[in-house]
Amino acid sequence: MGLVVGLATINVLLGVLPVVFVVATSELLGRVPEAVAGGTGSAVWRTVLAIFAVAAAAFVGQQIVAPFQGSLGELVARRIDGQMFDELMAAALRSRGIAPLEDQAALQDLRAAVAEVQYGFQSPGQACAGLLGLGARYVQLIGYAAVIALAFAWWAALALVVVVLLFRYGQRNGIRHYSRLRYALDGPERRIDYLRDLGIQPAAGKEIRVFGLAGWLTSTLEEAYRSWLAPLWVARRRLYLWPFFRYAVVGLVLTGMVFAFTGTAAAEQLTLTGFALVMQASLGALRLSEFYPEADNQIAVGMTAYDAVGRFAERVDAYPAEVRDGDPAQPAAVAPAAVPDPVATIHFDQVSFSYPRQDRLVFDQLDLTIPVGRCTAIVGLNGAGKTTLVKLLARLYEPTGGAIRVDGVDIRTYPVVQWRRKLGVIFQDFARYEISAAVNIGYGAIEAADDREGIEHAARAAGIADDLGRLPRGLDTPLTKQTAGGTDLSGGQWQRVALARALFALRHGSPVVVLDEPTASLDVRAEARFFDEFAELTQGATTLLISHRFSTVRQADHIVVLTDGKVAEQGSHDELVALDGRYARLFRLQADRFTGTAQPEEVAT
Ligand SMILES: Nc1ncnc2c1ncn2[C@@H]1O[C@H](COP(=O)(O)OP(=O)(O)OP(=O)(O)O)[C@@H](O)[C@H]1O
Repeated sequence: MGLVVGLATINVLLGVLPVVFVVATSELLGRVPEAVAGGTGSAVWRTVLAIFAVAAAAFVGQQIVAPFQGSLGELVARRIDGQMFDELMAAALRSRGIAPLEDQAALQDLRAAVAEVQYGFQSPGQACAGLLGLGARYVQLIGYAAVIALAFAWWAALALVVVVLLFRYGQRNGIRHYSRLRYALDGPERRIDYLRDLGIQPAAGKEIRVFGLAGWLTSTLEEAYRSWLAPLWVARRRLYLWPFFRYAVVGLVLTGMVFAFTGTAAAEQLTLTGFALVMQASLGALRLSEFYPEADNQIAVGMTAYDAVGRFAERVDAYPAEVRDGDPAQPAAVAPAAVPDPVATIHFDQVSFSYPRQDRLVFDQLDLTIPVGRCTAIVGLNGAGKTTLVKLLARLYEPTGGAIRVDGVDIRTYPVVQWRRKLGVIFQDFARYEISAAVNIGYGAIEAADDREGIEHAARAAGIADDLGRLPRGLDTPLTKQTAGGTDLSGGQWQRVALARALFALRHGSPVVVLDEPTASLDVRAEARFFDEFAELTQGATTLLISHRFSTVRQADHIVVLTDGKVAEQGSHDELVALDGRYARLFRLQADRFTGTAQPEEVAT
């Protein structure tokens, strides 16, 4: 608050001082002939010197104060942007579920807001500093208008203010519309960013070279730029060129009217001081009709970013309360410590689900029982709903119908945070934290992250201990090339680190381990070994393995075939093979692929 008051005071000073300078220099000019006639010792001479001192002080004062406007403005902007960022993070994290972060419209708001707030070019903080900066300009305008009104005519002052404000309206209105258009063109702009990034990414770089895509990339980028810039150019002409012709005409008409009303008589009565005052004040005021570089863009774009943060928070809060907070209607039904470990079953009881704002049901009265203490595999082709099942289990979304029951109790009656502590989930798109390997594993149970022995044990169990041990600082090596001494891992190694994270969670009291496509980056032999080892490591725990490879989950105690959100078949591997249904067919097909004996007609099915 002190900073804002300080900045506001500086802006008022910067508004007043130029007017003082104009008044003082005009007075000075008017008294010079008298002072010259009176000589250096005369009273008029001394008055002139005093006025000169005032003019000099006003001038020097401006030079001294002006830099503070920038630096204090920067401080105010940073403070406000810091708060905005906190608000943004709070909104993003307030959602207990994941829906707002998977909602494209919400993400667009988030992206735009983060870019402005993070880089702080035209951020909400800059907008606030800019708004205070407007104070300096408008105080000046009021000062000049007062001078003209007193020295000449009040309606001349009024006409001048009207003209200046009209041009200012044009400026600000144009910029406001322009910044809204820029925001609306976020899609094309993002496409340009994407295409530009493609050119400098190693993964795409390989394909661009191998497939000879460089020419295509250049022309597509050019085309993308054009389709982004064309509407901007049109808007610029529409917003800036034509309106200003109209404003200029209005300005000329008003000036003509001022002359017509005042006639030459009023002007002839002006003293030298009065003439200097009116001339300087008029020119000073007219200069205020221009674009303000310290305020205009900042206010227009910064306020758009501010609105975007608000809209994102609104979207988060618009999600049904149970998705955000885990059914606050029954929050304390069970004390946190009383959320029991599953004993017999986890039951998807007639669960229906569709993603927010989607009509299609991913699950329509799904009935599925996962036995506790055993390994269950959920297999299904791409899009069958496997990952969605895990999201529902982790309560990142809530079912739109039915309930998930653990030993008969609806999990929505548990506090969501406590329920999640029962799970160690590694998603298909698991996080690769750019920190040390040890912390990457320790995140499985953050409260036990200093259990070094447990971390080492999990790394060994996940088969990654040797690889990590060979890194420059072993488990403490940062897993990012962005940090000095850091390194990156291969896809398969990362997958094992994620697996170690789940095993660490299991060690620290998460009795249900869920792995979504845990072997996607492993080779066939490593995959087979993984499943053998995993079954041994997790004996007695409830494990849920999600895979679209039918050939890899035969060791699981219980296999569920999910098709279009429904359980098509379930049983042990032998039972399902004996059934000779979908599982058996796809198992044979995929297993044969690895041995190279698949028949063309089989592959086609
Ligand atoms: N955030 C989302 N918003 C809208 N629809 C979604 C979302 N995530 C998934 N879907 C849709 O839900 C259906 C099930 O997707 P899901 O990711 O659960 O399938 P999956 O069996 O895990 O597939 P895969 O093997 O490819 O990972 C798909 O039709 C998918 O397009």
